[in-house]
Amino acid sequence: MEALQTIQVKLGERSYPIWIGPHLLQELPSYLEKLKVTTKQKLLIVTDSHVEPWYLTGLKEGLEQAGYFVCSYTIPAGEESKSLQQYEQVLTYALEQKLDRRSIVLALGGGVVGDLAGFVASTFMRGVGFIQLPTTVLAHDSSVGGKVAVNHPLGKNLIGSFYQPLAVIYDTMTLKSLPKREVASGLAEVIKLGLIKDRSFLEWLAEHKVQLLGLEEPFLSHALGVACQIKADIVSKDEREEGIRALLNLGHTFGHALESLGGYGKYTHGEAVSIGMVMAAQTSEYVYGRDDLKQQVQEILSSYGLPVAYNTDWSEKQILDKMYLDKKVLAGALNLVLLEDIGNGKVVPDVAPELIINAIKAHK
Ligand SMILES: NC(=O)c1ccc[n+]([C@@H]2O[C@H](COP(=O)([O-])OP(=O)(O)OC[C@H]3O[C@@H](n4cnc5c(N)ncnc54)[C@H](O)[C@@H]3O)[C@@H](O)[C@H]2O)c1
Ligand SMILES: O=C(O)C(=O)C[C@@H](O)[C@H](O)[C@H](O)COP(=O)(O)O
Ligand SMILES: [Zn+2]
Repeated sequence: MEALQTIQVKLGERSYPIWIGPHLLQELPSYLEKLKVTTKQKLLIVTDSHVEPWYLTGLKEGLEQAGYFVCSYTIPAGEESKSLQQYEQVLTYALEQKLDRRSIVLALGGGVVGDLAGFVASTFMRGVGFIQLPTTVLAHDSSVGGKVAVNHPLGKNLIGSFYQPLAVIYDTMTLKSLPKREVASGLAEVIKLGLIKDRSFLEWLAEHKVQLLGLEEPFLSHALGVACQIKADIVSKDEREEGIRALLNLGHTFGHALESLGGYGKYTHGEAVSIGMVMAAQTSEYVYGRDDLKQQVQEILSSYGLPVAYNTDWSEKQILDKMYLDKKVLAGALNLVLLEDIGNGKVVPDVAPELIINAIKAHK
């Protein structure tokens, strides 16, 4: 099960493969050949200060030996780098290195690098090719689907585009150097997929938490494969979030508000989404007249060591106000992803703010 898995994101002429397996970075030149990237095309690797010491030198050497011109830009690790300032700095570096319209951006890192480098690629000279080289568990989500963005001081992911990569090359060996907190954080988004779409996958996740938190094979590759397949299927049906894709936002309207209020340092993205999913489950109970959803959501997330309540003095109103910056807000109405049942997410229009306030209050 640790062998190479190939999943296809089917988007007509913008279709692309997700390759998942061990040691894929060592074979990057042969994957570039498959993608018809030639040595005439300059490569810009964007990475971060935690990932660089582990993987950059080896990757660069392999590519240079294969005849490529390679330059690299390292951003400071952390969500704060998903900023307009960093975006401009990477663009400046790309111009200084004389990249051109045929150059390729390689995003080597987690979601922060992927979102930032993808946004650079989508706008540099009106768009150049980019390839995702994910190195976090969470990046099963961020590297697939083409949402690329930076944050605005007022809120998360508010400046960006839909821009698909040429491929996702997911070397599972890179996950071995991830801190434990980041492993759990990434698994929050895997759990999300079970909650919105696949109850039996969720049950499998509940049974295998020890193996997954320990990054044990073949469990890890199975989980990443299923997660990438669910994401690819949703994106293939609704690339620009006009319908079903919004389900991938379960917990995010709450979570993004918490990340933003925390100055992008208090909670990781997965942790904020974890708390957000519990609040969404609580809201679901109010909306659907149920009393058994929140407990189930809370149980699986806590069993993975993820937070299920926030522990600051932010008022419910402060959180609610931030939620109104969400991109699902239309004509002033807050549209939320809720759970009609476990494994069955629904987008619910115009949820009453009082219900949301109560759900937030219940998780302080
Ligand atoms: N575009 C999308 O569809 C999408 C989906 C989900 C999340 N996101 C975004 O992704 C971001 C979160 O991604 P993330 O959790 O990967 O965060 P991240 O990129 O900040 O990585 C988490 C931490 O792990 C470090 N790291 C990364 N790979 C490592 C490795 N192999 N070994 C050691 N350390 C490593 C990073 O330096 C960082 O400190 C958020 O900005 C979120 O909004 C985007
Ligand atoms: O791919 C999607 O669609 C998602 O919503 C995946 C989310 O996990 C991810 O965090 C995404 O970046 C959120 O997007 P946004 O549109 O709410 O900014
Ligand atoms: Zn997310």
